[in-house]
Amino acid sequence: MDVVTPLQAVLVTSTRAKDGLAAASDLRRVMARWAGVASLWWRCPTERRRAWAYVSACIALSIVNVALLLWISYVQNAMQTSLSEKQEDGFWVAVWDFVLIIAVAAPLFALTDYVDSCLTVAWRQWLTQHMIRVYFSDHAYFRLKIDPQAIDNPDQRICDDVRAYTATSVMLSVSIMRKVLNCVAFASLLWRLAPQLAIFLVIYAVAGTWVTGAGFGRRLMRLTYSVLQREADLRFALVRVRENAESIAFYAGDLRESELASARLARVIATIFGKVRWEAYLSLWQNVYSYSTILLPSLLLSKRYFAGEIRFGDISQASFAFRIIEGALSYIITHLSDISQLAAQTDRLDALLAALAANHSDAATAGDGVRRSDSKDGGVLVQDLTLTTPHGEQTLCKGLSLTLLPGQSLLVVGPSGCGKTSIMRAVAGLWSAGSGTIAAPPDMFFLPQRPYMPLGTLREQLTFPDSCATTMAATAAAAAAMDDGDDLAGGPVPVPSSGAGHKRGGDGGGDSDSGEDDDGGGRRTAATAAGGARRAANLRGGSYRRLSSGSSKQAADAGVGDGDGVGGTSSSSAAANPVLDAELRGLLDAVCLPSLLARVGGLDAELDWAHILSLGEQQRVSVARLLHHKPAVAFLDEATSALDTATERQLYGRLQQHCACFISIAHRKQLAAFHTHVLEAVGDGTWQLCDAAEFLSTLQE
Ligand SMILES: Nc1ncnc2c1ncn2[C@@H]1O[C@H](COP(=O)(O)OP(=O)(O)OP(=O)(O)O)[C@@H](O)[C@H]1O
Repeated sequence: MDVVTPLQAVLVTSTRAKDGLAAASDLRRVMARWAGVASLWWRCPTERRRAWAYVSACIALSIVNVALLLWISYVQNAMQTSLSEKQEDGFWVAVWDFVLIIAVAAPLFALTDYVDSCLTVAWRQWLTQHMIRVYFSDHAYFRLKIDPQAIDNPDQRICDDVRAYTATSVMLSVSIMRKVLNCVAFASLLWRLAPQLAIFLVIYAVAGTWVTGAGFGRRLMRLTYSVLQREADLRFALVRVRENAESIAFYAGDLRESELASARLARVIATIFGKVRWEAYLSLWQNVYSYSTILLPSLLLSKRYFAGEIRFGDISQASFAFRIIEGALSYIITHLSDISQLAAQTDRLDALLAALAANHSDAATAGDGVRRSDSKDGGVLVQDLTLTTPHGEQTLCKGLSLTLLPGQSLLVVGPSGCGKTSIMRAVAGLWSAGSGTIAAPPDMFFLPQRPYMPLGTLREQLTFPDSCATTMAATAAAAAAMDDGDDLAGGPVPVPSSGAGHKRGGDGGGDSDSGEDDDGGGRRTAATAAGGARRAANLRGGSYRRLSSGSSKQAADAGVGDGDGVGGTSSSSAAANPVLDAELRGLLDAVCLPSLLARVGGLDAELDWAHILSLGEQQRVSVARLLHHKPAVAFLDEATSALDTATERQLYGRLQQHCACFISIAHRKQLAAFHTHVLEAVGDGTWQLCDAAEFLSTLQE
């Protein structure tokens, strides 16, 4: 539907590369962007203290390091002078001073490296977590995908670029800070010993930096940016092969895919060679620059030494100070590769953050297009909906109005590409280009065309997108209900039908209905209570679809999880929940997968589900998910298209029993028999709503 072809991806990449190059070449802008990305951590209210504590420790250790260097230069002076003037006592004093320096320096340098590493890791952790949070808020990952111009390879930016950005930033900024301190500490010493050396050094370093920046800076930044981007493109091509292995094998597309990967590799290597060539030129220039000054201190001070104005040790101390200051002033020249690497990473992260921020503001101003609100009665109300594709190329529906009350169900039919899924996207809030109003309950559940099988156990496939906290809440509610004497082991149980006309005709499709114990007095079973508890937990997070992004917080609130603040389900905690497991086993029976448990090795089995289950089995697992969540409104987008008619009928029978209100999209028009209404595309963005019985009778004519 919205897949970017490899060719498109290459074209998009190359166009974007030019934009990126132009931006990356502007050093001042890169500096501003670097500061913008870096300051996120330092401005974060909960992290500010930790960030500044690390920075303070780095500054304190740097000052001690510089003091140590200064001390070394004086001891060296004393030792050289004692040797040249044959003063044995002075020599031994200097030796003991050196021993003391080594004793202090060894732990100090180790501590300095340790603090630098801690700063890097802490910063990386926060920035990656921040990126993940923003990436998963307001379906940003989805919006970035449907807009191929938005950004390339966000995953590589979040993982690799953040890691490299924080590591290089700490390395460069700590080094630059130490170099500045070195300059301050040694400048007066050099000025006192050899003022002409100090003046020469400043002029030499400024000229050298200018030549390096103008000759190599921009070019290296561009090449580094291209290398990062092309490497990400290569990895993306290989990941796509892994994800679509079976389809490619069926098409026998091995050659085509390997050609594409090889072509991308060739682009990476060509760019790397270009970079290597320019790094070699840079290295040549750096060597000429550094070695030209190697004799300078001795040459300039020799006259004064032979005249007896200064001692031998003064020459070596001046040389030491000269080298330290020269190293500091020529830092940009000698570290241009690292700086260009950092500039490219900064550019990529800044672009991702900008795209995510744009997505956030789009989401916030979504009220400009189709307006969405919570429905009061738990049904779905669409008023005067005009919907277009995200960039307005097609109008998919014009002035559509319909009302679906709890207890009613709708089948959407029409030719391929007429906009059936798009209407569902609009109800879900994924698309909002157009006008009109949609009111729907927050408690909705969508089964898309292609079932998503997350990483994890079979239990997690069935409860997705439940977070750990939600599962625990459901367990607590179910356990409380069990204390009241309810028995859940019999399988799925119904949601209370909240509207007139809700059908309850069971079909005995493979599971026991013993769990259905609506006792006529409206008393709910334990599992229904569990579903209610899940919904309550979900509603706290906004909706089902918003639940996963809030999972870490909810897990923290519930006092579960691994304590690192990073979300994630816990199969072990879910495994210790016999109530839930009994419900899930019943659900597998209900969706005609009774043998799956034995086949895969139980609910704790963790397999590559998308590959070991057939599409029809995946669709049945998705329907089990829906029955587990018991939403107020369910949406099924060709969610049973891979099933045989008998199984499909059984599943729809289950849906009628357990789901108060559902909307299906299908090409099999006979499914109208399981719905109360039919919405049919009649062409040119016009839709016609009719009674399902009426629709079926026209079919039979
Ligand atoms: N991200 C997108 N950007 C632009 N156009 C899109 C995008 N996604 C889908 N479309 C277009 O919108 C139209 C409606 O798509 P939609 O997926 O709603 O069709 P559908 O009726 O569900 O089709 P099918 O029955 O084949 O699944 C199609 O012409 C499709 O090409």
